[in-house]
Amino acid sequence: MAKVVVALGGNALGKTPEEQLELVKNTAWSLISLVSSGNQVVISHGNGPQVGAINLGMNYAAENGKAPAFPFPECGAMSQGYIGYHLQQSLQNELHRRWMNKNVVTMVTQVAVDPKDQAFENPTKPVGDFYTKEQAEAIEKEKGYTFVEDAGRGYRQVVPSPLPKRILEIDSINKLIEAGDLVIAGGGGGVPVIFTDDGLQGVPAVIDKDRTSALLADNIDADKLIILTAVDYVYVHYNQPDQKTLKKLTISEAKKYIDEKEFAAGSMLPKIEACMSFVKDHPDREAIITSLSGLKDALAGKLGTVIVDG
Ligand SMILES: Nc1ncnc2c1ncn2[C@@H]1O[C@H](COP(=O)(O)OP(=O)(O)O)[C@@H](O)[C@H]1O
Ligand SMILES: NC(=O)OP(=O)(O)O
Repeated sequence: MAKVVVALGGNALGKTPEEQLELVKNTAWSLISLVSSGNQVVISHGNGPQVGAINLGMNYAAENGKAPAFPFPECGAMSQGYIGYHLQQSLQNELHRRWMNKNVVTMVTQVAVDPKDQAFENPTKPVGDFYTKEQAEAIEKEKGYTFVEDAGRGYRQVVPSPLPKRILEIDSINKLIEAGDLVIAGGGGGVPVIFTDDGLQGVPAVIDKDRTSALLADNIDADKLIILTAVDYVYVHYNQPDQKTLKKLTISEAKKYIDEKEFAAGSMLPKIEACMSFVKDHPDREAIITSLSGLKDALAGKLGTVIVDG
């Protein structure tokens, strides 16, 4: 029996609750197929668009005196609940449809970060919707937010993205896996927290969920890490006329492409680095990057970029 961590990309989950539910329903079929073929599956997910939308809505309500201000970590926790709810429901429906009996549970997950992480000085994680250059500049002026161009798709607000150091609920996650439950954990990379004299405290940032997923996969000693996003493969010369598909990638090949700046920072680069960290010195491990709709074909070895040690 293989232990598999499947990470669903925030951008690949659509923009509205309706879109998200539809996309998650389709993915539930492949995820439950993975379970029914004897694998232990743990699911994580991103939250960039969702935490941005929640934060925007909460800020708007607060600015108009309609709701109290909600800090960013609380918005992150809400995004875990919102996406976890759709995943739980879709997975439970799919299990029910197949007459399979299994508990599905979302673990609100806190992830410890270093308060001195340089990322707090240099925001890189895109959140929320995409804007034109002009719109982004106007919001930057009005609100003081930072925007960057995101992989040719438009401008997005960026927030600090510190490295995940420790998954605080890992023991409970392991117990649930051992009990045979289908666990959703590390959503949105986990709510980033620091240790203070008064105990744990949330910090305004978004941890990259691919990095947290790699840490989670390592912590539970998974055999496979599957990162599902909006593209079927990783490419070199991405979006260029001479774009080339990468079907298999060793760590040393990946390092060369990173030096050649083939993978965009804030989108594909953290996925590649997460996969590299998971397979490094583990020839028995494998990481795959493919699309949400491509999971079935990727499991059959017909789609996706496979990253291995070497
Ligand atoms: N070299 C590359 N190969 C494939 N996709 C790339 C590459 N560089 C940047 N990208 C972009 O990265 C995106 C995946 O990152 P992102 O949208 O942040 O993921 P997520 O699905 O986790 O939210 C792809 O949809 C694509 O637009
Ligand atoms: N938290 C996070 O990495 O989200 P995305 O997958 O949406 O980028």
